[in-house]
Amino acid sequence: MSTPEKSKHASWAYAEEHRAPDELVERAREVSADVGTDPISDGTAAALTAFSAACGARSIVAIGLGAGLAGAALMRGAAAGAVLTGIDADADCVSATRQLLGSLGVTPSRTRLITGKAAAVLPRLTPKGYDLVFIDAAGESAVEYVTQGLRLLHAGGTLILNDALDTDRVPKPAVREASTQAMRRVEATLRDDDEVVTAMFSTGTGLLVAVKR
Ligand SMILES: C[S@@+](CC[C@H](N)C(=O)[O-])C[C@H]1O[C@@H](n2cnc3c(N)ncnc32)[C@H](O)[C@@H]1O
Repeated sequence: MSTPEKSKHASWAYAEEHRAPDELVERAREVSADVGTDPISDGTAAALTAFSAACGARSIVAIGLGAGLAGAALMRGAAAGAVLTGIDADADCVSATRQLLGSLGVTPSRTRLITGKAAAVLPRLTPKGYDLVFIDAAGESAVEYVTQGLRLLHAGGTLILNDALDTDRVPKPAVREASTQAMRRVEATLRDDDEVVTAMFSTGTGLLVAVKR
């Protein structure tokens, strides 16, 4: 008989494979290896498409593009004519994302892809100008990016922080890595903030979702 831990892991793995095989996702994985970034999981991609559709997102910010899988997943669920503002410090990632979005049929007029460090770019974006902010470059900077992300959202907007469980380290009290501590701080801060409604999902390596009241 399987242990509860094994059953739980099997359920997580089953949920990750919920979506049918997808050519775009496969291509994004190959390009991710080429540009040297870790792509989001299949379950995370599916969740992003569903969240984007649920909020009828028309204006989206994605921080940390990699090969563009999250951007593509968000745009798949977004409202017709939605615009994606994407930020990545690496020009190769910006270029890979542009190509992936192009193959999805997202025209250049619907993207604003910026090569630069998030800390420098985020303060220049319009406050309360966006429906959805996705963060996937946080690490130790999680608190700063989440603060900026909430500034960019209008009331009712959705913030999604990827890797919110810091590759399964957040639940282990003995782990005191800077990135793990940062994710714990963000979770506690958002949970205690009356201005947002939050939920933590174990999808992928953890998705922390906060909806601004
Ligand atoms: C884990 S990858 C993102 C994966 C991607 N979201 C996807 O859909 O598969 C992290 C990305 O963040 C970018 N990055 C790291 N530090 C950054 C920073 N300070 N500002 C902007 N981008 C950064 C990296 O270049 C990399 O492309």
